[in-house]
Amino acid sequence: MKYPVNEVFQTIQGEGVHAGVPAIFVRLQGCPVGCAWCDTKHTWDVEPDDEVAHDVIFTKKLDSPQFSRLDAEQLISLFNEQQYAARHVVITGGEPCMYDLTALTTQLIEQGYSVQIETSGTFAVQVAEQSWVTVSPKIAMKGGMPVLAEAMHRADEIKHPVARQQDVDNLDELLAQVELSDSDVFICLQPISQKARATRLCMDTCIARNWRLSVQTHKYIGIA
Ligand SMILES: C[S@@+](CC[C@H](N)C(=O)[O-])C[C@H]1O[C@@H](n2cnc3c(N)ncnc32)[C@H](O)[C@@H]1O
Ligand SMILES: Nc1nc2[nH]cc(C(=O)O)c2c(=O)[nH]1
Ligand code: SF4
Ligand SMILES: [Mg+2]
Repeated sequence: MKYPVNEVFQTIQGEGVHAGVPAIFVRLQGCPVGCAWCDTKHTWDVEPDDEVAHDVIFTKKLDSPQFSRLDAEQLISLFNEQQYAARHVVITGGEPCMYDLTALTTQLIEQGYSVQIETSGTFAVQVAEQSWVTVSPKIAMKGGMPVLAEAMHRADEIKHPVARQQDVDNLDELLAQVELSDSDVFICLQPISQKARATRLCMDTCIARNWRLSVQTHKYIGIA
């Protein structure tokens, strides 16, 4: 299966439980969810005219909707060509779970990588069992409750974007409705767009609930 890949780059995971881990990011093109504050709006549309050669997506300097179609074998062989040292692969987007990620995650794990998926919970999560699944729930959006509940149950980590108290209340409401896989699932609050008020609210709520704060560290240090 070929996946539409917007970009591939090696960096430090900036968010969530794995913040600080060197990682190869694979950003897939396409997302129909439409979050107003999304920081990757250039990944939303998959336009045939934006398809480019494989090397372009490994050397992008700026955000663009350009993408290339690659299967797992091609991706892994290009990782080797780039001589990446990271052993952790983060598959994000766009919305990666628009696509069946079983082949890609299985082959990456077979090659010795640990694999993490960043998903909104709006599509069924189709990944190898050993994958770390981060669900950033997009409440009352595409997919609906059955799909979101299933994704929440699969989640190893829930990373909720927060701007105001209503966002925390929405998460509480969702947590009351779904069953998590076990009590060890990490719950992280992530301030939207580094806003000071949102960061304070996330900090206060995390301290009160014994949850994790996830600031987007890569944005503070100015890396991809
Ligand atoms: C760009 S999304 C891609 C993966 C997937 N579509 C999702 O929403 O989880 C990756 C992560 O960034 C978060 N995010 C997007 N825009 C953000 C912003 N402006 N501030 C904070 N977090 C943001 C999302 O909630 C998600 O956790
Ligand atoms: N450094 C870094 N960490 C990230 N964690 C999640 C990201 C994403 O866009 O999904 C992201 C990203 O774009 N860069
Ligand atoms: S689901 Fe993710 S990629 Fe899609 S609009 Fe929302 S934050 Fe952006
Ligand atoms: Mg990002």
